[in-house]
Amino acid sequence: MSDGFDYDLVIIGAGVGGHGAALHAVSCGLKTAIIEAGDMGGTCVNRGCIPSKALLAASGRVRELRNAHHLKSLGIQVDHVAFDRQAIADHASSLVSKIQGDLTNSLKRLGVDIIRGWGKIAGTQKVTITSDSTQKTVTAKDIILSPGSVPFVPPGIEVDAKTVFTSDQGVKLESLPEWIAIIGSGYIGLEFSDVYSALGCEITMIEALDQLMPGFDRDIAKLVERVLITPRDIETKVGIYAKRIIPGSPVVIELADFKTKEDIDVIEVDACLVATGRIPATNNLGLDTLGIELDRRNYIPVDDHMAVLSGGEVVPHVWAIGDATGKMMLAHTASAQGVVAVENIIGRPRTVDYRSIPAAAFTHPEVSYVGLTEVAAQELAQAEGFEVATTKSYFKGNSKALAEKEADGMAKVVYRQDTGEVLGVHIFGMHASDLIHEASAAIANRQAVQDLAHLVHAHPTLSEVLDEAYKRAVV
Ligand SMILES: Cc1cc2nc3c(=O)[nH]c(=O)nc-3n(C[C@H](O)[C@H](O)[C@H](O)COP(=O)(O)OP(=O)(O)OC[C@H]3O[C@@H](n4cnc5c(N)ncnc54)[C@H](O)[C@@H]3O)c2cc1C
Ligand SMILES: NC(=O)c1ccc[n+]([C@@H]2O[C@H](COP(=O)([O-])OP(=O)(O)OC[C@H]3O[C@@H](n4cnc5c(N)ncnc54)[C@H](O)[C@@H]3O)[C@@H](O)[C@H]2O)c1
Repeated sequence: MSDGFDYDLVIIGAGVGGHGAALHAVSCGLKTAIIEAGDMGGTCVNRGCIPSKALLAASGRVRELRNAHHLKSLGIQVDHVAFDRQAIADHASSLVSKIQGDLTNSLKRLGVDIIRGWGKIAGTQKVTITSDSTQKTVTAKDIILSPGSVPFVPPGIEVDAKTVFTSDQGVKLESLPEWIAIIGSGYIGLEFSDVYSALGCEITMIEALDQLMPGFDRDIAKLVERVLITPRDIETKVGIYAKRIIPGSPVVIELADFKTKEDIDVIEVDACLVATGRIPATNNLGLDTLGIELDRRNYIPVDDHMAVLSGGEVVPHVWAIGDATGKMMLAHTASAQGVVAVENIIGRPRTVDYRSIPAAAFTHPEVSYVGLTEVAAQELAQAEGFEVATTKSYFKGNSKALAEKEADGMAKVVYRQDTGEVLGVHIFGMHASDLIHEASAAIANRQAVQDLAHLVHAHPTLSEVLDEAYKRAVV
């Protein structure tokens, strides 16, 4: 063990990626250290998944309890529903503290050395850690880089972190502006529009591309818009970008046509959430000491084994995982990549199967998917010479959804016409984030709709929505 090195493995960055890698490394018998310059747990725990899901949980209840029409249809009457913004914000921050503590303790309990400071590669199998005025160097047989990402703020947008802010501040729910502009209709825009609209804010959502939720399957995005955007207090501006945003009271937003760049309008709002994507946090990692160059979007180039590449060649003993690799910016992707990197380090070759990694937006109801959109499947089909087929089923035909009176929703299965292999599954509806895992397993095993149509699902359950979709594919 360690072969004269201080550690078998040193990990730079204690986000979910680094944490997942560290736990797996210890279980494989590697002497491991993890270096963190900021908050233990990184984005997901402190500024991402965890606080945002706490806000979604509380605001979702408010929405549900204020939906008198829905409750009445179930025979329930609720007279007055009030909420306390600060108490909701406190729920999010105490959950962050709890999960941050649990994550840190799990590392300590397993004997992972936690080193606080800025980690940097300092040559082959060597890392320096700088904290305040001290610097130390450790040696390691292998190094995993997991530095994560930070919000992307387009040029022209000034963030004052009070009236114009990113999700880093948004998750703190410091205020509930009467009118808020949300720039971007991706995951963050969608989830925060769910929170703010449930808590009574008026929203203007601005999306540069010519459709809302451009990353989602088209049929799903259209239905999501019909259910989550149109009936709510959300105005949308599509094909329009925020050319300039000046913080203050009011916040001034200059809008321009995304294609022609012509000025269109100026709006004044109480606050603005900038949700325009994230960029890798890959500066000052000492990559140059090993001749490693970032790709043109500043991600760390890796192969499917998570080995870092330089000029297309593997750099021995250096691995990278998580948002900084730009593969799929999700918490569970980061930790799965961490496990794969460790497996390769210990000589058990493994790759990441991105096709079978699910994703979800935790709106009310939820959106989830795994695999390819229909458009992406068509592109693959053209390249490889096969036909694509799709099938859909609806929550309004599902007994459990009808019992709940939550019948908005759809599942769509994208598959190969010739072999029946499932290429992608997209779900919008109640508990979509849980329902997707069956499809994820099917894609991981490259299963065909013909086989899946014979699985037996319990009745009455929401999972019968997928059962129905698979069956429809084979009739
Ligand atoms: C609002 C929001 C909601 C989200 N919700 C979800 C969700 O519901 N589900 C989901 O799957 N994903 C979600 N995500 C995405 C998820 O947070 C990220 O994919 C995940 O955090 C990536 O993990 P990581 O380990 O790659 O990086 P990070 O979590 O960013 O961690 C990197 C860590 O490395 C540290 N670091 C960087 N450089 C150095 C250095 N040189 N030395 C020492 N330390 C360093 C940083 O301080 C940081 O703590 C959300 C993101 C946001 C912003
Ligand atoms: N539930 C989850 O898993 C979850 C939740 C939140 C965030 N995340 C992760 O965080 C990452 C970042 O989320 P995000 O929503 O910021 O990014 P995103 O890439 O999902 O969406 C950004 C949107 O902003 C638009 N845009 C960019 N510049 C613009 C401008 N100047 N004016 C108007 N529109 C503009 C883009 O066209 C795009 O639709 C995501 O990639 C996701 O992986 C995941």
